[in-house]
Amino acid sequence: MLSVLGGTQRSFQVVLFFLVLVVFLMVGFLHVDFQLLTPDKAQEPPVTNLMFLKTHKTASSTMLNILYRFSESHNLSVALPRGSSLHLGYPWLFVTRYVEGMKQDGSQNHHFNLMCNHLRFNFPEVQKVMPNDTFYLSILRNPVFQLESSFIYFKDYAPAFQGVKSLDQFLADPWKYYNASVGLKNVFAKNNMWFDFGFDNNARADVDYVRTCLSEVERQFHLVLIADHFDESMVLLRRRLRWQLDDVVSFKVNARSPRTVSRLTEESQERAKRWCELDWQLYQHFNRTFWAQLHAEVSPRQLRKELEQLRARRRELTALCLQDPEHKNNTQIKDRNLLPYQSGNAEILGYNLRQGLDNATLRICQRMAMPELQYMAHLYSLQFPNKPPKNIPFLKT
Ligand SMILES: Nc1ncnc2c1ncn2[C@@H]1O[C@H](COP(=O)(O)OS(=O)(=O)O)[C@@H](OP(=O)(O)O)[C@H]1O
Repeated sequence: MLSVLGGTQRSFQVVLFFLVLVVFLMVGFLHVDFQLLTPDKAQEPPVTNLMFLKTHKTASSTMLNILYRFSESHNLSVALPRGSSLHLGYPWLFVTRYVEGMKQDGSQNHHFNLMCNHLRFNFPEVQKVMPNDTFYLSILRNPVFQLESSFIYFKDYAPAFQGVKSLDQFLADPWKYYNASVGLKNVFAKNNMWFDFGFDNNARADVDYVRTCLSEVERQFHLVLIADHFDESMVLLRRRLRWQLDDVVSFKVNARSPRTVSRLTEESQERAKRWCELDWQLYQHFNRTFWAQLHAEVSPRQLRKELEQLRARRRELTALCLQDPEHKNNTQIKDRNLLPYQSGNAEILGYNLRQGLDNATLRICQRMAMPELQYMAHLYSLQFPNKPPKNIPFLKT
């Protein structure tokens, strides 16, 4: 009798062992996402306290549009530029008095959930404005393309770019045109992303210095996205913030017409990496950590699925909202509220909405296509109805 019972027990153990083995093999084979098997994380509320360091020429206006829409749909309060200002003190290091609603002594009249306009990062001052549990986020772009975009956009503004015909020409002999001591207008011409993070864009790229700065960014920021992989960035962001799909679906804003994009020679691309060595190191480091985090968070199969969902929803909203999926230039855009600001030699594009949209759809579509300055002015008037509205000079004429 005992030996029969022992045999049954052994058989049961063997069956159990094989069952467990089959489950593990299936999980591995089908790339089942472990995150989906752990419901706790998904059940936590979405992140609503968020600081986005808006770096330049890095798809940051598209990110801003996402954040502004989230703030409206969740009734959140944004730390906006004070008075008539259009940014938070850039290129000066951020201090709290640049924010509307902060008192001179650094205390607040308001509670803020989001901060996302251009500023030069200064962690202790930002912390005075934002709650303790704030999620710190930023975005980087391959410095070669970031510099090319910056060159065209800030062509008339940065002294280093004014007297030169092309970026190829500039990169062939940058010190001929670039003078670090002419003031902060030249920050767009060298290591601009490094500068935005609060560091010295003219510093030498010594190993120890770079390592110290990168560790500082690692400590201060929960996530750094990569503009060159924008959709993958949205997949990771949505998961980290526990947001809905529609919260991270966007139309590309602040893009240039293809005729104002110039293709750099191979040689110039290499020169750009050397000229912006600090940005190059910053980008390489966070590009690596971005992919490591994404792969740790989501299986390849699940990533493909979520990318397809994101793109399908964008196609749906494009068909619903836009007269034509193609971007439009300034002369083609009919609604002045959707006209993007133009700068330098860049032709910045925007959208026309479809006619006859019902009110609720129109509201959604307008916000998705609204350029940064108009959206900021809109939020400012909502948050500070008793203050004079923001004046956007180029919309006056
Ligand atoms: N979704 C998405 N994916 C990839 N790239 C995108 C996206 N949205 C905007 N962009 C590109 O970002 C450039 C504009 O960057 P910013 O909005 O940060 O510029 S600004 O500093 O606020 O003026 C600008 O780059 P260039 O066209 O090369 O100038 C945009 O085309």
